[in-house]
Amino acid sequence: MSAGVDTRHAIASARSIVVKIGSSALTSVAGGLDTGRLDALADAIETRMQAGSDVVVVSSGAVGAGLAPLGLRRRPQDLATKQAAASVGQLALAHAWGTSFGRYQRTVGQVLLTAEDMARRSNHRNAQRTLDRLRALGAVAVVNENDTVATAELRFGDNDRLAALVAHLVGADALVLLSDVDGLYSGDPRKDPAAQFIPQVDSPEDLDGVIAGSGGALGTGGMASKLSAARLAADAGVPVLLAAAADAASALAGGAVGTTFTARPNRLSARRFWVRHAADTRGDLHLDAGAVRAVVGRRHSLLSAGITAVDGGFDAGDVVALRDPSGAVVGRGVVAYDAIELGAMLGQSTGNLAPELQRPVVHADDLVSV
Ligand SMILES: Nc1ncnc2c1ncn2[C@@H]1O[C@H](COP(=O)(O)OP(=O)(O)O)[C@@H](O)[C@H]1O
Ligand SMILES: N[C@@H](CCC(=O)OP(=O)(O)O)C(=O)O
Repeated sequence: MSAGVDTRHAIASARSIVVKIGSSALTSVAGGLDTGRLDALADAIETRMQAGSDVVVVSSGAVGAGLAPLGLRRRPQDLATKQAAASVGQLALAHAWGTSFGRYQRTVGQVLLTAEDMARRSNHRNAQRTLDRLRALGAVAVVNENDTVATAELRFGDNDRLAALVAHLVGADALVLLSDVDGLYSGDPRKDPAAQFIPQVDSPEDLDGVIAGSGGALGTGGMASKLSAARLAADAGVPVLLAAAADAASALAGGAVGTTFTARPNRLSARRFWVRHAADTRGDLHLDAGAVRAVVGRRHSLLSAGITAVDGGFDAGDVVALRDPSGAVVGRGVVAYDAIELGAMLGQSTGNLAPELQRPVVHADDLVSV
């Protein structure tokens, strides 16, 4: 069986699925929230739930749903107006999902998360417990970014990444990204009618030459954010299907629609996944060329001898970015010392340090290259 067929089968038989629906599939600038489309999506999701799968919905569309009630004619650019639109629109969005699933006597729970929640292990665990309990009680969780409190620096920026993190959080077996495009093309099909459809992506090489363009009038991340979310999910061992929201019924029933992304078989451990994708970095360690070769090339632990400078006020246990001599980020890792302690150890070989300072600065198990 080819990897693509395997992936399709894995998605069709997944016990637990995260279904993410983009703004472009739920809202329009002129018409706001399209409840007809929302009903069709709820029908497809309910059918899959009736067949025994647990589904978590990640729904965009708050900003789009809030434009018309506030008299706004286009998606705002500034954060405060976007947040105001999201606060109005989220109410309408959650209500619409509640009404739509209510046709099946299915209860809906709203879960609003920020990137910071994903980065803090305690918040992360609470979100996990809430989602798990909603599932156990037979309710469907409808997740969105908590737009009114997310700051510019902490924003997920788009819900594709949020959906991939939620898929990891709930231990999902599949992630389905539904948009206004029916899959991945070699270029943006809205701009290039000759763009070729790509039915399956098994490895990063399959993306060579693909131009991942920006989104539509209401979407945020465009195709680039979907590809990076697919990579994130693949790291967590979760296969991904990217399809059109209009094909939701077929996508959730294992039909031959959309583009599949094969998950890597040797998934990252939960800790390394968190280090690479979820945690915020609190500082930077600048490495010399030898240290870059050791940690990125040979997967060794990072020792103080290879660090030339530190930036930031991090504490021991925080995640920091590792930079090569040109300043490019080459990895991330959990640092074993705080910034002041480490500042005094720079460039020193381990044998010259006091015994309590001889453990690696970043242990190989806590280090990921990027
Ligand atoms: N290589 C590509 N393949 C498919 N679609 C692409 C590509 N590059 C850009 N796009 C555009 O990305 C859009 C989907 O992204 P976006 O508007 O952010 O959707 P959503 O709101 O569902 O997250 C599509 O409408 C499509 O025009
Ligand atoms: N959280 C916001 C923005 C999310 C967003 O636009 O993402 P997407 O349409 O998935 O690219 C909203 O609900 O409008």
